[in-house]
Amino acid sequence: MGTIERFAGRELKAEQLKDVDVLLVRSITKVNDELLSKANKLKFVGTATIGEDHIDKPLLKQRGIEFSSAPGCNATSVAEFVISALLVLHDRYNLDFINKTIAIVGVGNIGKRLLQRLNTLNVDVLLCDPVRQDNESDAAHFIDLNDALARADIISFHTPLTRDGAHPTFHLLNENNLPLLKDDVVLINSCRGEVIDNQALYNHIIWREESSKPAIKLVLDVWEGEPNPMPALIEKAELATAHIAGYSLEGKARGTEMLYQKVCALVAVPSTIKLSTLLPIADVASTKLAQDVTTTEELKKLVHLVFDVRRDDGLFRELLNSNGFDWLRKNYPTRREWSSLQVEIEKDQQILSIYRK
Ligand SMILES: NC(=O)c1ccc[n+]([C@@H]2O[C@H](COP(=O)([O-])OP(=O)(O)OC[C@H]3O[C@@H](n4cnc5c(N)ncnc54)[C@H](O)[C@@H]3O)[C@@H](O)[C@H]2O)c1
Ligand SMILES: O=C(O)[C@H](O)[C@H](O)COP(=O)(O)O
Repeated sequence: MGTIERFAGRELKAEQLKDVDVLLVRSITKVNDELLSKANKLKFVGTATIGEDHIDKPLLKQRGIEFSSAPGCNATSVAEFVISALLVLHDRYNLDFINKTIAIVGVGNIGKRLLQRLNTLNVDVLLCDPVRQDNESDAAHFIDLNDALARADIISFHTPLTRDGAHPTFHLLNENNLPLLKDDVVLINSCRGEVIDNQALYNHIIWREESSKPAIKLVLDVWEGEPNPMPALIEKAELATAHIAGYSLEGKARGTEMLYQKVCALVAVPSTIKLSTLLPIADVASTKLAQDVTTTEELKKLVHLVFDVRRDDGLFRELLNSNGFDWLRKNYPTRREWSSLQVEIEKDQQILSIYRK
């Protein structure tokens, strides 16, 4: 299809895009006026990610450059990250998320996939998505953010990072609404760091400590100021990871495949490589259970057989002082999705559906 040149994502310079036809990036490359100032031939920009906040889309449109992201590519990976984290809290505090009320803020690709899994487990769920709520044809029942913050035992953020429009998400959780959170709340952010005002969150945590209030159980995968997150906030997190919620092998491969298809169409070359032929068999590819999974404890064993987020939390804390954020992401150990594990159950087959989706 052409010549491929590779560049470090955070260091790409305008002059390196001279005479380039296609630019493929991930979330750490800011595609803006400055970067494209010498891109004289650019026809297509693709990002193998769900998030698009690093791309100046109006600029691409104005310059007639085609654009594609990879919607939904790693949505399953993020939903499974959240459930793995909740099961760690079950281990540490006997906190059974199945009996709690969970608010999903942002009910798009990821939020829906999380909802689907929680519905299967009969968990009470509150949905907050003012963008969808504005669309009168949307049948889902939504509540507003303040209501969700006040009512939920567990809150998980899955919005894009936006700074304008009717419902911007920059600092959606901030010093004004943090006090609405329940005393023993679990707070999860795996969308974009800037969706939560990190300094305000830290101040709120300290205020809780000083007022002898229960600590927030914090699960943070994304941070303001990446790749240099606030060390003091990391210390306060139950689980801290380096923006890897979407880093399943399947999620990364799907994103790449989506861009491959787009580039093939752009240069009119048939796309012959199929994702299914590239994914290796998982290290643990099958297991047989004597009986159906009926308790959270049993669910935990099965889910953590595929992915236990403690592995990544441990690596993150160990490597952070030596500029480990980007290193860890670049050298991320293989992680598979639940669908890589075939589960056989002797009796009732019904529960299987949650492991195969
Ligand atoms: N940590 C990771 O590794 C990782 C991986 C994938 C995606 N992400 C992030 O997660 C985000 C969500 O991904 P997605 O695929 O579900 O996106 P999506 O666009 O499918 O869904 C986002 C949803 O958020 C809603 N939303 C927008 N503004 C809102 C607001 N103010 N309040 C509540 N809801 C609002 C939208 O209406 C939409 O339904 C991405 O934009 C990306 O930034 C992070
Ligand atoms: O938006 C996304 O898809 C995710 O945040 C993605 O996993 C980010 O990974 P990166 O592009 O930084 O490698």
